[in-house]
Amino acid sequence: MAKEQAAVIILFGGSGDLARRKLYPAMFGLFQRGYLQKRFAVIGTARRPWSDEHLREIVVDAVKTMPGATLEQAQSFASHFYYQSHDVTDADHYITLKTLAAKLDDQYQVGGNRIYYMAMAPNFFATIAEHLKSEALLTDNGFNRLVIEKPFGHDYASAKALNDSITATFDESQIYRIDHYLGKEMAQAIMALRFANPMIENVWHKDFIQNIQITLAEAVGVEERAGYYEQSGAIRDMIQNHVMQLVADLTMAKPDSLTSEAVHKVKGDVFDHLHVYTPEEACDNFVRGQYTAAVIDGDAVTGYRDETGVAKDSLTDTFVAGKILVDTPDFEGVPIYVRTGKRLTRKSTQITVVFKPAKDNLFNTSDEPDTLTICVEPSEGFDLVLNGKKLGQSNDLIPENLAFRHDPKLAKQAPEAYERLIQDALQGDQTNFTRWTELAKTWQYVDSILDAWQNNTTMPEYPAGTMGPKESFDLLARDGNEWHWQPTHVKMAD
Ligand SMILES: NC(=O)C1=CN([C@@H]2O[C@H](COP(=O)(O)OP(=O)(O)OC[C@H]3O[C@@H](n4cnc5c(N)ncnc54)[C@H](OP(=O)(O)O)[C@@H]3O)[C@@H](O)[C@H]2O)C=CC1
Ligand SMILES: O=C1O[C@H](COP(=O)(O)O)[C@@H](O)[C@H](O)[C@H]1O
Repeated sequence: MAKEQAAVIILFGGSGDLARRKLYPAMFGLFQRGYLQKRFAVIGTARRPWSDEHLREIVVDAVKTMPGATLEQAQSFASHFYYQSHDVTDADHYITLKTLAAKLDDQYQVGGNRIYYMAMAPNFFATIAEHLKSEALLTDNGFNRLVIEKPFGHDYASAKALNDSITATFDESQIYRIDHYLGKEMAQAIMALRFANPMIENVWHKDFIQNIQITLAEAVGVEERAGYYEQSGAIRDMIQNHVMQLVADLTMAKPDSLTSEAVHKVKGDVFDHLHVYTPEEACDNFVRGQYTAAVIDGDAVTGYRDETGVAKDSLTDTFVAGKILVDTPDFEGVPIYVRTGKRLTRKSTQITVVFKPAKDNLFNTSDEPDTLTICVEPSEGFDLVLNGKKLGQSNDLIPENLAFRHDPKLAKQAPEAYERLIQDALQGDQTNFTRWTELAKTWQYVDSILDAWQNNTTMPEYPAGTMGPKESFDLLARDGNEWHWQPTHVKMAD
């Protein structure tokens, strides 16, 4: 039986989209698995004047169709939920919240353990942290942990200001900054693949790796989020956080152990060694793009500048591709090509490590590089493509794929990213959360690219449904490389 965790969880933004779509199902998963049983309560807060009963109905609706759920189980879970209507900018409401949290602490015997979960627009994060301090909500007999959603800042200066304000209330050991990619199964599997297999560990090095490629492709467009996305673009939305964290997972040295401290130590070393480009180099090594209208499978798809809420002359990047260099002794000179975008061919997150070719090729045909592709989603597993010998009487080479995929049925039953991360926060494990020092470095890196782009107003375009603009393919071609993308290499739009 799973170890039961005890806490009062105060959820700021309890009526919001994230809470309904991700957080309530994630907490329900923990309930089904026994991590949450009897000794927990959730206070959802927001302005709308809901009752406890109404929030419970919302929670039941959010979880009742989850695998293995029964209505009775969903209702039993929802009975732990309480609602408090308040405006987070109003100090009085923290006093009511404090009284309710203390009462539930007693009622559910949680021993003073508190999680404060900020699932609201980021402009409220600092205000909430300040009020938690000024109205003395933190307990002194249990743990107090702050879980904070993205985006953590808009650039280095705003991220630092936010960090300064939350660290006036919480110290780093109490702060759990969410990057949901770190909760994904195959992102978490990178360490096992790298450090539990000497066969792989021994070649994970600049002497053997030709390049690394990370693709986070989305088929969806900007949807209803233009207000946020216009201020963000793909580089802030996906590169500064998710992509950079994957870069660190792929290039960090072997940690001394699997503790959070040991893992963040080696990750920190990667961020300290990011190769920062001059403005001219930044423009050469980072390209952007914007999707234009297209017909996909017979359906007309709107171009970015015609999406609701987007400026007709918008220079927001809906696609970014870049070459990242990490100047550590093990990876110096190895190009790490990254790309992400909206309205690409299909939803797929993949990482491909391209190995250097054999030194002396004894065979008739040219050998393809060995590649290891980590399929993060939608399918989860990896492909190791090696040179084999063509069947029959010849010495011709042929690429052969050793493919592994998790059984989709079992993968579906495994905890989803948010469930893993909330469980980690309850257990006090910060391994899969981002540290301020990591964010500081990645923001400074991204700021340097954004600054360089400011003087260059050309915006390459790509038709919706393709894999980005020509410039992305040119970036690799210049180095004699090409994008690998399973199951087939996808070519650029004509
Ligand atoms: N939705 C998603 O899939 C994802 C969201 N995130 C992040 O999660 C956070 C929340 O996003 P999301 O749920 O989509 O946002 P929503 O706009 O859906 O929810 C915002 C919540 O904040 C409440 N709220 C707004 N203003 C106030 C106020 N002044 N006082 C008290 N409550 C207030 C709203 O309720 P009310 O109007 O009743 O006050 C609502 O509960 C953001 O930081 C976002 O970037 C991150 C990844 C994915
Ligand atoms: O953080 C974000 O991630 C999603 C993509 O997440 P995924 O788990 O579906 O790969 C992206 O759509 C969104 O714009 C961004 O804010």
